[in-house]
Amino acid sequence: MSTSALSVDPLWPRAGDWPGFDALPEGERADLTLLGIPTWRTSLSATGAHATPAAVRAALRRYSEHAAGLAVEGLRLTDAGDVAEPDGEEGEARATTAMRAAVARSTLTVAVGGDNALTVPAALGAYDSDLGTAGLITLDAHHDLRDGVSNGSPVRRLVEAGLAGARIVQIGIADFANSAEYTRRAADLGITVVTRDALHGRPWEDVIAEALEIAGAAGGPVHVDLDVDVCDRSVAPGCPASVPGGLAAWELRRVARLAAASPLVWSLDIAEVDATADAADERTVRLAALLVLEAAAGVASRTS
Ligand SMILES: N=CN[C@@H](CCC(=O)O)C(=O)O
Repeated sequence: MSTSALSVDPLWPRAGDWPGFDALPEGERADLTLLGIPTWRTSLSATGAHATPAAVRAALRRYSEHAAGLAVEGLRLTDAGDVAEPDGEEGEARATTAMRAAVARSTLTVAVGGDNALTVPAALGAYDSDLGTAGLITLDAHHDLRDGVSNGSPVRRLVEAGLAGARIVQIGIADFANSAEYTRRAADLGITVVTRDALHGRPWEDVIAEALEIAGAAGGPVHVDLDVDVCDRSVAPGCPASVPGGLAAWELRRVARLAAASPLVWSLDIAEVDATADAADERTVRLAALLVLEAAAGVASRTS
């Protein structure tokens, strides 16, 4: 069933189709702004991730904004559209500017990729002049410390831009998906690594609280990179590098809500979903849409 064939029930309003960020009245703020940053050109695996922001917007229509005990329906949610051609130097500069503008007038900005290269402009735009005190939390099977410019290098590029390794936390790093050299690089940079195996049996509340303490230690803004390939391949078949044995969908949803509940977190990105390679039931894109809604629930919980 295509999303255009969804039933209409005035008592069950659907999520998505949010007013444009540009239409925000002067002097007013959004609670959450969605910004598409459809990077794809430097991906190590062939990807159609540039099709994902549109697919996520369509998938949002499958869901409501109702979450038990939280006033998500009362939030001001806006859509800043997509950054055109965000790859390359000029594209990244445009994406950084768009992100900066959204973050300046939103409690939380959610950048929807795109491959993981989007994390560079998304974080830099969010940090703006606070790079020296900023922090980063990644939910990712990979270190993303590779050389060069690709979806495998955003963390190294942010460190080279001035982000302190001591305020980076990488959660969900998977065995057999990284190399000894990049693991060493993470240690040398002072990055806190929480491997996939170390997560077993730990409550997510504790994991995220600890990560926020480290990433937010200097009082600057914390950007959260949700690379959906941290999830199990069965729930994220649309991510080229997801592996069997990854997180459950509910776990990444929990993380999105917990992270967005913290006032330290100004921005979040959703990366690596290739809408053109998803399962027929669109489960990866649907998960990405639910991550946007979980982030909204987190924002709602800041005041509930
Ligand atoms: N964030 C993803 N990083 C992966 C990308 C792999 C791929 O596209 O195949 C990595 O560096 O291995």
